Amino acid sequence: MTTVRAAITQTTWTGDKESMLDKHEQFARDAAAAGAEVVCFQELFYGPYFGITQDQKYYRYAEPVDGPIVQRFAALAKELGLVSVLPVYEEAQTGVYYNTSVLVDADGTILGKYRKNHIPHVEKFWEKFYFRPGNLGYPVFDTAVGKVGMYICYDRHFPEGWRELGLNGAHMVFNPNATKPGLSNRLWEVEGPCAAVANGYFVLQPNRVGREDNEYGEDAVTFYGTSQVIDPRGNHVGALGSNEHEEILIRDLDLDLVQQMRDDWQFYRDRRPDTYGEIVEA
Ligand SMILES: NC(=O)NCCC(=O)O
Repeated sequence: MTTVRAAITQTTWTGDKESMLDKHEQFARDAAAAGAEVVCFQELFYGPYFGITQDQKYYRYAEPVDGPIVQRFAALAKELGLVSVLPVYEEAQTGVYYNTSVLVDADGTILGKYRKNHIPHVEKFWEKFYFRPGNLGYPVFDTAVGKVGMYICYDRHFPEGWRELGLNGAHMVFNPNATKPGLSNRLWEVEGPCAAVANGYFVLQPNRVGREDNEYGEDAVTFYGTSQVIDPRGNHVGALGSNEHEEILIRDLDLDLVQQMRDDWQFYRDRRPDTYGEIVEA
C-alpha cells in the first residue's frame, strides 16, 4: 500500500498579514511533526478574504511568486521536507493580478503554479475586481507525494476543470477555499465527492473558518470551515473540520485506491469526448 499523510489547514483572519504568515508557518511545523508529507493552506492564505468588498487597498497583498512569501515557505518546505500548496495573491506584472496556488516540492523546489480559471463576481465574492482569469490551463505536477493538481474555490462548480486535471494525470487535487453559509452549503457537500468519483482521485478541500470581524464591520461574513478530504470512491477520509475553530486536518491517503477505483469503474474508457463538442464552444 502506498500511503501519503496529508494536511490541510483552516484558519481565521487575525487582522494582519505578519501574524497570518507566522500562524501558517507554525501549522506547517505542527503538520510535519505529526508526520505529514504534504500541506495545503486555505485560499489567499495570509490575507483577509477581500472579495467581500471592492477596495483598491487590497491590491497591496499581491506579490510575485518569487517574492518574499513564497521564498519563505519554500525554505520552510525544504527544512521540513513538506510538499506545500501555497494559495497566494500573485502580481504577475504591474497591475496584472491572479488568484494563484504555488506548488513547492519537498526539497524546496518551486514546481509551478495554477491560476484560478473561474472568477466569481456575485454578492460578497467580488473577485473580478482583483483577478484576471487564469491562463495556465490545468497543470499536474510530479511531486515527492505523487501527481498533484490544484483548483481554487469557485472553480469547484465547474466539472470541466476537474476532468482536465484527471486527464492530465492527477492522483490528488488540492482545492483551497473561502466560502461562507448560504447558497454554497449544499454544493460543498456534493461537489467534492462528485469530482472524486467522476475522476478517480483524492480531493482535499481546506476552507476558511470564523468571522472576519475586524476587517469589514457590519459586512463581515463567517466562513464555515468543515474542510474535507475525500477518497476516489467519494468517501470522507476522517471527519470534516470544525465549522467554528481553526484546525489542521491530518489524513492518510491510500493512493492504491486511485487505480482500484479506475479499474472498477472504466470512466476514462467510456467517456465520449466525440459527443461533447458544445462544451468547448464559447
Ligand atoms: N472564493 C470563492 O471563489 N468563493 C466563491 C463562492 C463559492 O464558490 O463558494
